[in-house]
Amino acid sequence: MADVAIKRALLSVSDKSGLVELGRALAARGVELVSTGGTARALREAGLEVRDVSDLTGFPEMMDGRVKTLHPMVHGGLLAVRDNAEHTAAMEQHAIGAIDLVVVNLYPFEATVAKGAERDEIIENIDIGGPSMVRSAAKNHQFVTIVTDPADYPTLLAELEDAGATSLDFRRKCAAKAFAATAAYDSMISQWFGFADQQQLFPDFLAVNGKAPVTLRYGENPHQQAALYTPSGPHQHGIAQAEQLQGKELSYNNYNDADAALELCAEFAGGAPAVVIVKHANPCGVAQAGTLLEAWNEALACDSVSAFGGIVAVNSELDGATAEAICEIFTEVVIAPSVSESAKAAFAKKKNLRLLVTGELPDPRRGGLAVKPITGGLLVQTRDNGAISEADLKVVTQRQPTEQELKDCLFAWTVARHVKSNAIVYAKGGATAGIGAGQMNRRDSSRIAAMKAAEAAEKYGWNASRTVGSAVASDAFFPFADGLLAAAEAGATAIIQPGGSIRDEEVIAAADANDLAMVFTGMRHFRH
Ligand SMILES: NC(=O)c1ncn([C@@H]2O[C@H](COP(=O)(O)O)[C@@H](O)[C@H]2O)c1NC=O
Repeated sequence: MADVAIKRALLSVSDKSGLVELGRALAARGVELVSTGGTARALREAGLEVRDVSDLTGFPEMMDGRVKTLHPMVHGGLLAVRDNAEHTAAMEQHAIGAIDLVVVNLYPFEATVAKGAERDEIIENIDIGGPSMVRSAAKNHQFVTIVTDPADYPTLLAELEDAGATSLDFRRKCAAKAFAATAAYDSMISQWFGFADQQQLFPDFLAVNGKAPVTLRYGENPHQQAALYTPSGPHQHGIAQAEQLQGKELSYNNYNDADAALELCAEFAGGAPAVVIVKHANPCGVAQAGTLLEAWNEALACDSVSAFGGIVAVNSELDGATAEAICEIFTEVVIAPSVSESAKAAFAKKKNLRLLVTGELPDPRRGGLAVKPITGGLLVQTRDNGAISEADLKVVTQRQPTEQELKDCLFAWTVARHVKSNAIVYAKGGATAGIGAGQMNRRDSSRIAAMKAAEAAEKYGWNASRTVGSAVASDAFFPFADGLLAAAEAGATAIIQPGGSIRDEEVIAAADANDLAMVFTGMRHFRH
């Protein structure tokens, strides 16, 4: 299909940025401008000649603007196949003029929801006529140009400047963008109905939306391509929204690891200073202490080898002393709710280090859906936001845990839910002593965690490994006693686990035989 010259344009935009400049450039090319109420007003105020859409349709805009452009004089002009004799005859018979260019952006539905508007106002901001024109024009892109984004005005004008017409390639790209825009718009509306009316958790059609893609240098590996989309709707508060104060561009893996670090750190929001160090989406050191600096030292001691090149998240304002200490090892990303001036100064020396400020930490108990692609489908589940407290714990051994053991159990449990399964976490005095992640059996996770703790003891010259006298968390039940025995061998004195294995009796007996105190949570936290 040849290039299409633009003789008549229909402009109907809620976001009026760049409108007057565009109108002026089109008018200068002799394009007839047709517009809806507010858009026509803005163009006229700039001294441009505009035809009202009501003049074209023979109907006034009515019902609070619900019906303006929904008319055969508009949609006939947009949808007619120009080289189809029947279509052109119909145009002639009904005096329908062709519309060559549509410039539309939609009612600000998202912004209306975001400002906390009442239901009626939100409903009024569901655009009907706009998306209809967008879809008609995009369907008929062989003849019609559809522009839905003010950012595309310069390209449109450049096309007209170059060829006096738009190219099929440009019209196709615009059509694809237009359908994506209306799909995302409808998806936002559908999600709002879900949130507003507490409808089906798993709707018949899953609407996923995102906008403004940030193209990343590459994906998980250099041969993969990647982008970041930020979805619309409530609860959007996390790594994707964090402000980057310094450092290199974030990579795909940085985003993924930073997210894991932030999610775990958020468990300690409002609590004593906490530091989380993450590598490959698993924590390799977590601690809570009197100051962030102490917490950093404790977290680092858990597995200082893995911490190299790690992602660090803290739960409170990052101070200068902690920043200086973090700078002593190579760190990829640091995430904090806020950063002091002295900390900023310390990081300024590390030009590549990415420093992210999140503001308030996300609520770990928030709801929402988690989506995972599989071959031929999407697995969807509710977020793992389940939580237990001390009151939910059931002591199953002869020995009751001491107060300190209980504290360590709960700390280890908090960390374990953020470790890939099979997860085993040793903790003592508010710090992880050893973390075993992602093994195919629980005994190996238990042994790996103990091995890391033994390495730390050797490196720091401690008399004994920190697993001695520690509490151990297991993200799911011990199917056999072997994992628990490995923990006992490493010197652990308390165990926290969901329970529920058919061999619970055997596991409890092994705990009793080793004088361990064991509590059951009744809740499992697999993480894959
Ligand atoms: N009802 C209609 O026929 C209709 N036609 C266009 N609109 C929208 O009206 C807005 C522009 O209105 P105005 O030009 O009055 O500022 C645009 O966002 C456009 O998408 C409509 N509004 C809602 O459905």
